[in-house]
Amino acid sequence: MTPDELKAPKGMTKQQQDELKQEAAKQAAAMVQPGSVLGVGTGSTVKFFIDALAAREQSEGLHLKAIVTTSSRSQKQLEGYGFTVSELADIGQADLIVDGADRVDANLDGIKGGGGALTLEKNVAVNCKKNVWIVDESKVVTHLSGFPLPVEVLPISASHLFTKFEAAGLEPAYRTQADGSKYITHYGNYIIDLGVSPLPIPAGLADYLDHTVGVVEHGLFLNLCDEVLIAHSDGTIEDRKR
Ligand SMILES: O=C[C@H](O)[C@H](O)[C@H](O)COP(=O)(O)O
Repeated sequence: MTPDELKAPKGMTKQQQDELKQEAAKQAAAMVQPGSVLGVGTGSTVKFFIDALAAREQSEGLHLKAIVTTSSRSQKQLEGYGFTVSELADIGQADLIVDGADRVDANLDGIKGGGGALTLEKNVAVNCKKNVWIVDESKVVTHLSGFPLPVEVLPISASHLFTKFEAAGLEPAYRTQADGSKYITHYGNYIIDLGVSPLPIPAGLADYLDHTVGVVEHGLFLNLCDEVLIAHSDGTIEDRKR
């Protein structure tokens, strides 16, 4: 499946979902402290966050010490608004990262990487003091389910890994681009999406993937998120903290 097919909203129209994403994004932009080091994630919800951040910058001047981001898409949007984007290697730790998620469960663990940015996202996430996710209510689940788990793999390992995942019952499928060719990540790798749902014991699966040769990174983000802003269709924003 392509990233767009993966992300098609369930139970609401795209416009309804976009309105919710926008509300969560605005609230997250209000959390950014002037003078801080900010991490900015990736995705359609983060796109609204960058718009809201730019509006704050324009109205009050945030004087951010540095901004790092997790994709060239977000970097381009930030630079379009006049922000300077630093490399992760050039900052110590970010004070806060605001990012989207594809699913978030009752423990604030999540699946990320629907847009293919999981590797840099996880690298930035582990180097931030506070991780905040912004989501609409359709992404909130009790147990991680309903969205394939992205696994970024080295091209030389891909076919062996595919067979291995198939044998393990993880229902692998290559991520594709609109023309049907394999999706290539920022780092030149492939993504294999694991369709098994719900995910069997996420911590066990994460451990297995962490120790599988050829796996670059996976989209299970466990014990990383500190706070989730959930936009509900009744107009409320729920703030869930770990
Ligand atoms: O690789 C992409 C990221 O993990 C995104 O943050 C995630 O897919 C959520 O994106 P969106 O806000 O577009 O649903």
